[in-house]
Amino acid sequence: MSLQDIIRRTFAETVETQQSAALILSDTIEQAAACILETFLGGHKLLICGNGGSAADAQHFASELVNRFEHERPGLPAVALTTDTSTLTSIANDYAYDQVFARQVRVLGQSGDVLVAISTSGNSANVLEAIKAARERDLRVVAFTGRDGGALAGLLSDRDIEIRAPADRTARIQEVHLVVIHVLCDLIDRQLLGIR
Ligand SMILES: O=C(CO)[C@@H](O)[C@H](O)[C@H](O)[C@H](O)COP(=O)(O)O
Ligand SMILES: [Zn+2]
Repeated sequence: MSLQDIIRRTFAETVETQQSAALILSDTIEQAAACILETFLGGHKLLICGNGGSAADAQHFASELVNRFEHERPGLPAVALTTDTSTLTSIANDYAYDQVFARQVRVLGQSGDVLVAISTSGNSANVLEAIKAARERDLRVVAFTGRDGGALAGLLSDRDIEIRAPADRTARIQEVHLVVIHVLCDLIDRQLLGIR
């Protein structure tokens, strides 16, 4: 296969994945937007975690909420648990890497908050531990996953929401996650500001 073929095939695969995500995930995305909106209107916050590209997604999502998305509005409380290198390295060094998010969830999380857990495999130990900590602290979970949902899917309760990208390749899953993040920001803004 030529390099040009690979480029075209990647775009084609992305379009196909996004189209099937639109069909499969639209109801779940609407539920997730309602859950997050209710969280903010109740005076609660989002804690967001993930590794690698999903850490970048966590920060991207938090910045669009704390700062703004496409419209002027008051900032919305969201914290990416991926950014404080002193906290992350000390927890990993003194305890274990799988505790880097869980410890922050136990300290920062309060009943009524939501943990947004992002993992393409659904098998990252530190994300799974964060979900267990969220359960202890009475936080709901909005999970972004892919493939078969991994071990993460088995940890969720009826109160939680799983947005599972219909793809197997990590890159395609991450691309769906990013579109979902932007759609959630748009839905939240529209409902908060009364835009149709
Ligand atoms: O962005 C990518 C691959 O596209 C990588 O950085 C990827 O996020 C990392 O390998 C993560 O550690 C994968 O974790 P997860 O999505 O399986 O939880
Ligand atoms: Zn990536």
